[in-house]
Amino acid sequence: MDTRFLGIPELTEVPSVAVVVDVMRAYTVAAWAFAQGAEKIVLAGSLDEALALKAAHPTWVALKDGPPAPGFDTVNSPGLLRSTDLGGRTVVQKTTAGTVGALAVKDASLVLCASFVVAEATAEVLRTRGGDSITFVVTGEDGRADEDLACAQYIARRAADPRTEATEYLTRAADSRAAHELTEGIREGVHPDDVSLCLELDRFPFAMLATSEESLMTLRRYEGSTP
Ligand SMILES: O=C(O)[C@H](CS(=O)(=O)O)OP(=O)(O)O
Ligand SMILES: [Mg+2]
Repeated sequence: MDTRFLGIPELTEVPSVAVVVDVMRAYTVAAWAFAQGAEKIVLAGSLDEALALKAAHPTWVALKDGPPAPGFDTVNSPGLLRSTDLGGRTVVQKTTAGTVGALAVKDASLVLCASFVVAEATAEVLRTRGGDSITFVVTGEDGRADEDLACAQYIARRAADPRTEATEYLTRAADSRAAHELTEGIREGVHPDDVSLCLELDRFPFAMLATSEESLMTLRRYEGSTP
C-alpha cells in the first residue's frame, strides 16, 4: 500500500483516499459534537462564511477555534462541548488547521476526518475501502504537528495490522507542542480537560466521512461499511 503523510501546503494533487487528521482539536471536537447528537457538521472555509451560514440558518450552531467571538455560539473545545446538547442540530465549524485540511482535499473520492477518539473506526473503513493509496493530511504546523503525525501513523499501521499498540503514539501526542500550549493556557477557548479528551483512544465507535452536499463540505458520522 502507498501511504503518504502530507502537510496542507504539500497537497499539490487530488488524492484518491484522504484521511484528514486533527487531534487537537478539530476532529476530537467534531466527534464529540456527533456524540452530543449533532446531525451533521458543515466545514466552513472562513470565519465570514461560517457567519453567513449561521445568518442564513439561525438554528445552526456556529463554532470557531480560539476565543469566543460575536456571532459564534461556541468554541473548538471538547471539554466545553461535552456538556452541550446538540440533538438534531447542524454545526458549522471553522478552525485554523482541521477544517482547512478537509477543504483542501474536498475533491478526493473518499475523505475521512480523524483523531484518536475515532482511530479504530477510521482504520476499519480503510481496511475495507482504502484501496492501494492513502494520503494522510497532517493538518497542524504545516505537517509537522506531532500529535497529528503520530495519530496518522497509528491509524495507518492499525489499518495494516489490527494488533498495533497505541501507547507510543499517544505518548508522542501528549508531549506535542499543541498539548503543551493547551495545558499552559497559550491557546484560547480551552477547557482544562481538553488535552486528556483528545488522547482518549477509541472513545467513539464511528468514523467521520466528509462529502460535498449542495456545494458545502459536510461531515457525518459513519458506522456502515459502504460510504
Ligand atoms: O482549536 C485548536 O486547537 C486549533 C487552533 S489554536 O491552535 O488553538 O489557535 O485549531 P485546529 O484546527 O483544531 O487545530
Ligand atoms: Mg490541531
